[in-house]
Amino acid sequence: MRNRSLRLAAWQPHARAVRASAPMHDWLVTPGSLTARLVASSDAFRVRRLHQHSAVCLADEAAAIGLARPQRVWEREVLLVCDGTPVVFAHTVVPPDADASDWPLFSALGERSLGSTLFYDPLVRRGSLEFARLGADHPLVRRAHAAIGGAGAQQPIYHARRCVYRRRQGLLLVTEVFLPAVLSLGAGATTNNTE
Ligand SMILES: C=C(O[C@@H]1C=C(C(=O)O)C=C[C@H]1O)C(=O)O
Repeated sequence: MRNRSLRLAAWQPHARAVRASAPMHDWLVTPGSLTARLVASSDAFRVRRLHQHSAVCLADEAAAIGLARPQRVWEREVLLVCDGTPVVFAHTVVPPDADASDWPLFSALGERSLGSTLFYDPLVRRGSLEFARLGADHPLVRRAHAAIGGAGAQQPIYHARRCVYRRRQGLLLVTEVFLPAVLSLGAGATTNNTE
């Protein structure tokens, strides 16, 4: 029987379709690097790398990276931590046949932000953002909660966004699950979104 937790999330092209609060909407539509905004919104920012390894991608992401079905990809998962509190769980997948020259810095990122390599590379093309409301049973929400050690009450819905990046022939999909603590970040986290 198909695993109910792999139910496809309804990824939408418009943030307003996921009915987020105004402050969460503002985070969802952050233009440019999320890392840069988090750095500007806190006194101490760090990337806590959870792992970077070969893993089978999720059912709702295979097609986004050109795969006919879920299969082994290069997977990186991190927590973005502001002032000691995790505020985003980020999940990145790269197709298995990616040439090392497509993402030359990906394998050696460690706890440097992926954004620092994507947004300053003239060869990188960023696709459109997609947005979703993820239930507590979505695999990424379960992993996020496991990563934060169950800290904080489990929410019924988590807002997430994802984006495909292209460099030469390579594809890379970044998914960001916003944790409730992101809403407690300072007022510095303002953007001039028009969405
Ligand atoms: C894509 C960005 O990089 C951030 C850092 C990531 C990482 O280090 O794995 C993953 C997703 C992003 O939240 C960004 O800053 O916008």
